[in-house]
Formats: sequence, C-alpha cells, structure tokens
Amino acid sequence: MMTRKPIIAGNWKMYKTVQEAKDFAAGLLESLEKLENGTNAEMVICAPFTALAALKDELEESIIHIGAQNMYYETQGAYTGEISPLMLTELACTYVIIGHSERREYFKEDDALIAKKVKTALDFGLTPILCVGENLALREAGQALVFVQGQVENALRELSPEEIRKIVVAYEPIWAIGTGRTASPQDAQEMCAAIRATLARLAAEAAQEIRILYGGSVKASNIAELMDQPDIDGALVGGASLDFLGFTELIGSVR
Ligand SMILES: O=C[C@H](O)COP(=O)(O)O
Repeated sequence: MMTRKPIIAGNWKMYKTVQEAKDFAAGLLESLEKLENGTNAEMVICAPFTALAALKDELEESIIHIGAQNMYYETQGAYTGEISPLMLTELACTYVIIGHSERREYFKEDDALIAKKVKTALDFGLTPILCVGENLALREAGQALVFVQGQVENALRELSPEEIRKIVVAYEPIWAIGTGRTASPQDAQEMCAAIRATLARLAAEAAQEIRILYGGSVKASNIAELMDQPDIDGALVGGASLDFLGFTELIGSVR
C-alpha cells in the first residue's frame, strides 16, 4: 500500500490575537524540540488573517507550515473584506482551508463558490484543504455518504487529475465539531474510504496519494485510533490546537 505522509493541521478559527499567535509559535517550536520520538507528521497552523504576518516571522524558516482559513478566488478587485491568494502567498502561506462547514453554514458558501476557490488556490501554488461533511440530520437519515461524495465531486469535477493530486481533503462531520463527540474510527474510516473512491473516479492514479484528514473533536487521546484506519491520513484540529502543549502532545501521538 502507498505510504502517505500524515498531516496534522490546526485550525484556530477566530481565536488568537497577534501577540497570542507569536507566543504560541515560540512555545510550539520549543516544545516540539523536546518531543522524545520527534514526529513523522507534516504540521500546519491555519490562523486568522490578522495573525499570518506574525506567523511568517516566527515560522517561515521552521518545519511548520502556515495556512489560512479562507480566501477569495480573485487576485484583486473591489471585493470589500475579502483576501486574495496573492496576499496569502506573500505571507508565506502554503495551505488554505476551503469550504469549512462554518463557512458553508454561517457565510452561505456553496459548492460552486468552493470549486472556484479550490481552483484558484491551486493556480497560486497553495494546497487547498477541502472540507466536507454531513450534518446530524443527514447522518440519521442514512444519507451521509451520498451527500459527502457529492460535495467532493462538486468541488473537484472541473479539475484535471494532476490538479486533484495536489489537494488535501478533510472529512469533518458537523455533529462532531466542537462537541466532544468524535466519530467512531470505523465510521470515520467508512466515510474516508468513500471519499477516496470518489477521488479515484475523478483522478484514478492520484487517489492513492491524496491525504484525507478527519476532523471533529480530535485530541491527543483519540488521534492514534483514528490514524490507525487505512484511509485516514491525519487530522484537522480545532479546539485542541489552541494550546501549544496539548497540540504538541497530539502531534507526538501520531505514529
Ligand atoms: O477545523 C476543525 C474542525 O472544525 C474541528 O474542530 P474541533 O476539533 O474543535 O472539533
């Protein structure tokens, strides 16, 4: 089976001032050095736009990648309040979260908008972390699988297989986000395997290389059993990424 390098990506959401971000970065670098067995994981911090410049100063030369949590699909223009991919690459971002369920729900982002954002991110050399996931009603109605596969298809169907090869997908069941209720490793695996099958239909050879992350109440105590699943290649971590000691422990639990 193909080995995929695991990714642990922290998503700070709307937390951390510039000063807090600087303190976190310094603390994380120091505590990672003390990790007994190091880590095999690729690490990413997805910060609010306002903290990105500070993270560039602190982390650009380090092993930790910097990511944003959103972006617009135009390079520049009269789009008040939006941030372009060019602005992100200037701040040393290499990753960008696209289509997080909070963007879809609170800011009404739909699959068509998300598809444009994914394409533009790739055009600018950013790795999109495409988020998909069902709500509780869909899960209880037994429609989770079809719904999530549809989200993946709608976001990626215009892309070439070579473009699809470069993306990261994060499966985040909405009912597991910030609730303390993690999907069981078996349920998460079933969904991630279904996502990979969808990717294989869109880009046959690339599908085995694409990293699929799980997100939703991931912490140091449950990351190992999730990562034991064959189609789970890492995690998108919200709450547990806010404290550098806890985040280091989580990273250290990735085998
Ligand atoms: O992007 C991260 C997810 O929304 C998960 O958040 P959480 O770890 O706080 O449940």
